[in-house]
Amino acid sequence: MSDTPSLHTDESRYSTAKLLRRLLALAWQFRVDCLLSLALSIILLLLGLVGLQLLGTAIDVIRHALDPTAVPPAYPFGWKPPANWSPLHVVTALSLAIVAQAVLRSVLTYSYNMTTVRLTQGKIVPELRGKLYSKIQRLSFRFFEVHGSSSIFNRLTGDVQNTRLFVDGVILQGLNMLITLAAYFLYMWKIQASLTLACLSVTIPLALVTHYYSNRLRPGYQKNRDLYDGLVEVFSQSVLGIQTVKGFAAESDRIKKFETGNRAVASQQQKIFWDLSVFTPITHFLSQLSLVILFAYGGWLYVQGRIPLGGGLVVFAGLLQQFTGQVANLSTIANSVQQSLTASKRVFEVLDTPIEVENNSNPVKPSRLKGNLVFDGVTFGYVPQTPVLKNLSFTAQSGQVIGIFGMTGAGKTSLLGLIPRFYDPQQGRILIDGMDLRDLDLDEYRRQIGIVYQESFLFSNTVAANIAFGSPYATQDQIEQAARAASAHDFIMALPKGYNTVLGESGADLSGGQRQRLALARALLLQPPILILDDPTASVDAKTEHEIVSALRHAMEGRTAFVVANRLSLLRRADRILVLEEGRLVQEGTHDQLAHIHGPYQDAAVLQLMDLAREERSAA
Ligand SMILES: Nc1ncnc2c1ncn2[C@@H]1O[C@H](COP(=O)(O)OP(=O)(O)OP(=O)(O)O)[C@@H](O)[C@H]1O
Repeated sequence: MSDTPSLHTDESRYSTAKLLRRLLALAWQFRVDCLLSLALSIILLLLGLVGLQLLGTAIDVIRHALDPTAVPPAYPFGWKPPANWSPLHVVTALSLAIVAQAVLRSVLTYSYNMTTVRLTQGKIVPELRGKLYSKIQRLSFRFFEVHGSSSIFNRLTGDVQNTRLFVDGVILQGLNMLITLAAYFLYMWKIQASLTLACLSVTIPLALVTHYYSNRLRPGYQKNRDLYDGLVEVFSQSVLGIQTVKGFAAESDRIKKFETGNRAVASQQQKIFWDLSVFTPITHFLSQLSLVILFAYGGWLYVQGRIPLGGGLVVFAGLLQQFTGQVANLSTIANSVQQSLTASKRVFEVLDTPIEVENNSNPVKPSRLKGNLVFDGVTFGYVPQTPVLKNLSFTAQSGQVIGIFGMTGAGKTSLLGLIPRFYDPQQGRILIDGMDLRDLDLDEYRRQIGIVYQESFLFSNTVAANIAFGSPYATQDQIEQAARAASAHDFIMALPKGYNTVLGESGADLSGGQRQRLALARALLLQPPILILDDPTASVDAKTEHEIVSALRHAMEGRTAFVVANRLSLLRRADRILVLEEGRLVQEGTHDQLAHIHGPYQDAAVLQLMDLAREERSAA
């Protein structure tokens, strides 16, 4: 699936031993709830044993009543029925005790289930999901460039659920299983040692089979998750890019791609099911084998008079069935181990990803900035060995408008990305009002920068909420003022519910120019001393461009503004234009200066003026 970026992780960090240690630490965090859940399961186990014992005794009482020469019943827990009770009285009392035990078990089973669900869904999952989400929010851009959105989404949902499976599906169930097996074993041993050994001889092959399949299943689960990420990626890309898909009549291609992914997931899932469907019957067969041994050898012991019927054979049969059931449960636990190891690796990978751009240990909280910005010998590359900005030095004075011009791929957007410190340069430094960006409190600093991208993202919320995205406490008046400054007020008032109109996903029901003006209003509401505009008129027509440019002229006043543009309409208003070529600063000056010097800017200016003249001629 080419849509899924591969994961680059240090595998040694995620060895089984290390993952297990971290999962145990996670469980330890919730030890009180785990202990409560475990205590309840032990009480349930004991109650089950009591019920079984009472049943065996009741059978022996009946057997003795029918045949007084048979072995008299052994009453449990030191209890003895009063001498004047008939066998019917005793059996009735025992039956009532069995019913009471069953009722108590039901109540406790309910509270066991509630405790476990509260622990897993009420505590572990929200805690992990919250941690993961806040980490994802703080991660640098590079993380999102490497990991696809679907992979991130799946980690936050399915993988978190499967990670918590380690606590309830592995630790709690595993401990419960061990305690149960130990208790049943001792009980069976007490009834008849040789019968116990004979019946349990099948548990060794059972354990071996479980171990074998457990190792086989894990890579399958990992592959399944990766394939599933790819499938979701194809789906989400098709939905997000539906316009392009339809525009290029690429529906059938996308359907084919989805079908390929769908088949890959299905066949991988089938492989897992195939393994499971072989594994489960084998374990059941071995469990049944022990029952055969019980009835052959145990029946012989009974006939020999070496074991009673109720308290012996019947209780033993009950214990054995539960015992083998628990051993067969090993497969479910082994399955959960593999699932939770695979999932937790994907969750921990996110939690462990270093935040590349973050505050230093003692960041300076800047007061309102003046906006004097200096690039001092800045070299930067997304991959450090391939710089896209090379030894860049320039100064922007407070209140100046700096235009940035260059061919596509010259590094304009990359330069803009360094100003809000989305990335740090590999060499050189960037200073704002004399302070290195790396010394500033990132949030406080970024709040003083308004940004309008080429394509601005709008949320499915009201127009007012979109404008107030970075300023949640803004009043309606302030929102309207910002909208007016961005020439957006009039078209907003023409919307069905004005500022309360709810926008479609990504503002799909607005034109490109309207979206840009909302984005500008959002940036202006911050009243930022620094404004960054990344080619805001790139995708609008000439009329809208004119509207945006006049809105911007007003918006840039009194702020240090950085404007990437290829159209002269915006650039000619700049106090200074930086011309980039392959990441280098090759020219610098005003529009008038650059238009008269031979170079890339003049070439572009001539071409645009020729286009303009041609348009005017054809209009006339
Ligand atoms: N996230 C990224 N990861 C890796 N390389 C990138 C990334 N973004 C941009 N580049 C590369 O960096 C170089 C500069 O890109 P940049 O987007 O800064 O150029 P630009 O001048 O803004 O181009 P345009 O006018 O087309 O937007 C290009 O070679 C581009 O392929």
